Amino acid sequence: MDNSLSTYFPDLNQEQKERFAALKPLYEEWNAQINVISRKDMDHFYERHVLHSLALALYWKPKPEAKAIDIGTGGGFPGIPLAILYPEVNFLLVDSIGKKIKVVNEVAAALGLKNVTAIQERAENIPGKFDAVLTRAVSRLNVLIPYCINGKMKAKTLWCLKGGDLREEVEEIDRYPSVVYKLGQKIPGEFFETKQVVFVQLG
Ligand SMILES: C[S@@+](CC[C@H](N)C(=O)[O-])C[C@H]1O[C@@H](n2cnc3c(N)ncnc32)[C@H](O)[C@@H]1O
Repeated sequence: MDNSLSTYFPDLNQEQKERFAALKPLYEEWNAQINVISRKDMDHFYERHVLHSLALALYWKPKPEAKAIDIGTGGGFPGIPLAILYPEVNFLLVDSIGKKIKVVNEVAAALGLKNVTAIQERAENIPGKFDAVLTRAVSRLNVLIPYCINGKMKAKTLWCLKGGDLREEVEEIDRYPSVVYKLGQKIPGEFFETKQVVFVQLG
């Protein structure tokens, strides 16, 4: 396992360490068949995918048994690393592309992650109540928020990993009076500097 994981998350137990260590070879194996991670990113797998995903956990501290949904999970990010970190939280990982979901299901099964369900579906068609919606690199806030509150889904909070200048995006969501935009600052630390977490309290 990449040493930087232990630096940022020193309390990982043995099972978590083993699962994180197993991730890279699993993705290398699956990526050779179905491309879910760019080949050049594979050289920086732990920094660019695992640690970036876990940046959400610097802020999102779910209760055990909480229900979370990762919209547009692609190959399983941020959902898979967060499901390893929070084994008592239930994760539904959703993507509209079936072959990506196949990789997610295979990786979750190989790791023995009982708290992960992955399905091919569009976010706007998912029913149910969720404590947290999680996303990395999916859509603008004014696209994501209606998925969470206007459709079949009812979610309490939205947590997005985003890059770039967020000011325009945040202005766009002012028209949702029940939305409270909380933060979008850069995350301190060697591996987290290029990503920002946006937290939206819904409803
Ligand atoms: C840029 S990729 C990011 C994948 C992953 N979150 C990551 O960070 O590696 C965006 C993903 O969102 C999915 N997506 C976009 N809109 C979606 C929607 N409305 N419902 C489900 N999946 C969606 C796409 O299929 C794609 O896999």
